[in-house]
Amino acid sequence: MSEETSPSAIEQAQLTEIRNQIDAIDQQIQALIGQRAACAQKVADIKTQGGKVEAVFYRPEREAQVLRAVKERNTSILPDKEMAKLFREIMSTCLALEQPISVAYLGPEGSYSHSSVIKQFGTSAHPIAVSSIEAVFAAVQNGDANYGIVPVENSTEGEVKSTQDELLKCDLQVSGELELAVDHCLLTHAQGGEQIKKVLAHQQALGQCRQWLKNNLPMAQLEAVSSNAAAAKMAQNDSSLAAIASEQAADLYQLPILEYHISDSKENSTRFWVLGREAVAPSGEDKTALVLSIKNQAGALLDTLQAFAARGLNMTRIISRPSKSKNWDYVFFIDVLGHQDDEDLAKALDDVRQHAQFLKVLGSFPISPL
Ligand SMILES: O=C(O)C(=O)C[C@]1(C(=O)O)C=C[C@@H](O)C=C1
Repeated sequence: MSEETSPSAIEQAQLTEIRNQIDAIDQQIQALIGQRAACAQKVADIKTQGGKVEAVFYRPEREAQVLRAVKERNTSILPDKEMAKLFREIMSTCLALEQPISVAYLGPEGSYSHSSVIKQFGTSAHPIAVSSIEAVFAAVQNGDANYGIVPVENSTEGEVKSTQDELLKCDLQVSGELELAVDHCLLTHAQGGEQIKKVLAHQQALGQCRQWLKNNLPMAQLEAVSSNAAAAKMAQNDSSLAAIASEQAADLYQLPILEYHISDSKENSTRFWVLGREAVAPSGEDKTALVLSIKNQAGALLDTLQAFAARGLNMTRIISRPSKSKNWDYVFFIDVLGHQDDEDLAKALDDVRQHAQFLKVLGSFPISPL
């Protein structure tokens, strides 16, 4: 044993005492986690009473309430977010006991979508990698996965167009939202930038690193591929290729990281939505996502927005996209704070229906405590 690591007799006695305390605490925690799991099992029994086939085990509103309470109660030296993460894991295990939950995401393994599945559902969920955003929607729609996770918007590059377009067509519910910090790295076997002929990444990631690429790899060709993790996979056996992806992808595909933090914005983050087949009950702090088209007449958009403004409802996002049914015809995607069952928002939505040509509520879901 080296000098630094060999404790004196006094230190050894102190360490033994504290470690005994830790052992006693661990015993209590373990017993309590066991009791909590037994409660979750009883909850599952209640949910399936009477042989219900379509029982809904995952309850995003309840999970949000549990995690908010954990953060509010926290007076320990652990940061609120870290404490919440521990409980996220405990609930993930309890939910798996009730029903193993599968979640489709844009793969392959190691993509940011994959990280978002783990952040939202914990490590006991079963991630199912699919090859496109459209395939995530299809997997939930046809029952191949219980839930799906799709990127909706990035803080630098704006909305993810394929997600918006699928939301317009689909028959699913948005049942959750989470934000993931996106810290891109340059993954390659090349020894230096001059050896890199081509940079591969998802279109969004190329956009998020546009300036860095221009300044640092001006001669490299840029190629958009289906995901950043797919890019990492492709760069595995060719040192003239580099991929823009996460540290996790570098680990997974055993690619060296030539540069860290290459996003143009250091605050770069992506918002993801959870897709499900069931509506989510109010959690107390919710958001509602809608898509609508307005009549082609003066003031129609203003009338629509007035329905929210008049009731003091906070709109957190509005974007327009081509309707795809007629040239120069648009739909508006709107996020507003509140749940569609809240009295104010329900009335506002009734008003909007009067002014809009078409209105689809994509879902109400808890504002993420994570
Ligand atoms: O309260 C429930 O409905 C449960 O199933 C229990 C529990 C939990 O562990 O707290 C587990 C899964 C649900 O998603 C929400 C909460």
